[in-house]
Amino acid sequence: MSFSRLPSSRFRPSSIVIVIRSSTIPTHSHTLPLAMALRTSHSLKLNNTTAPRRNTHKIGRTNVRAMAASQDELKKLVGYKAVDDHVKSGMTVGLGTGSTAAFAVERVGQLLKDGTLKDIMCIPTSVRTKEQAEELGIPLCTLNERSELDVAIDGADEVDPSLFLVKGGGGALLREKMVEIMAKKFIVIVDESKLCKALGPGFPLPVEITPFCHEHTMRVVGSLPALKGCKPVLRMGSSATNKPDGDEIAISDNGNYLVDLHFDTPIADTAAAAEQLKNTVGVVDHGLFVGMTYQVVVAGTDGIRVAGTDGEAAWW
Ligand SMILES: O=C(CO)[C@H](O)[C@H](O)COP(=O)(O)O
Repeated sequence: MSFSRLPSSRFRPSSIVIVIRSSTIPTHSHTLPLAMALRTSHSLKLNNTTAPRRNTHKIGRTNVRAMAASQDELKKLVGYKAVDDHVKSGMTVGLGTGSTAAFAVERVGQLLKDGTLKDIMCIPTSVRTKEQAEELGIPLCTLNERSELDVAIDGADEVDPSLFLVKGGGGALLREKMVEIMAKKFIVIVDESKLCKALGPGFPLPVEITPFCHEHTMRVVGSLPALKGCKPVLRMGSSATNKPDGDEIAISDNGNYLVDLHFDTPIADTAAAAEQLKNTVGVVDHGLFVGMTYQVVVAGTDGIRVAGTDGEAAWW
């Protein structure tokens, strides 16, 4: 096993049809077969592509016909499951940013619309998420109105066995951290490709810095002892991706620059790296989320597993 992110090639793009015919689905099992991800009794048909691998599961009185899922379908399953399991009426809820978190936001919108959820207030972690939530009619406020959240749900770019995270691939790390650190429960939703032995080489670590003398700050960051060997790259084009897609410097929702730190070797001491970054003048915040995770909900082709509080120890 290398230290980099586990290969996403284990996800064979295909299709999934889940048919659940029972109300006897347990909601607190740590390992759920793929098709048990949604606790409601209904049929879910997701996007069809090619060459499905079909498995049939019998779960109590529940008959389930499932085929291997694409990565997007796995993201949807964990997004929906996290909301179904953790969001209750009356709660204040942090809404994450990214392609996985978007499914959780979608689910909150659905459950509000059908009356399952009532009297909730949500705090978005980016302009993108705010716009999605507004379109779905989700009531929103900011940390200015409410500093305490019952739960926050968000994706991640990498998760190590200590449930430390790299976040900010989508450029929203500052607002994400500000919101999620105030939640009683921070639920991380990922597909299995995000699991890694150690943070660093599998996904560049995003850092938000002030535009003022940014080249200087990049040099200082690149020479921090706990980040030895990293190569800082200024994000260009859209702030929402670390793939350069424009000639202008990317600007975060907060008017700052983003630098992606590329590593060839694992970060040896994540807590020290986080502390040194945080103590660097000119750094606004960074994408290491250390000691914040309550649970990680992981979707793989074999099913959904939960690590952390009330779940399993990390298995990867
Ligand atoms: O930190 C983030 C955005 O700033 C996202 O949570 C992270 O990039 C994961 O995104 P996705 O679910 O699209 O893979």
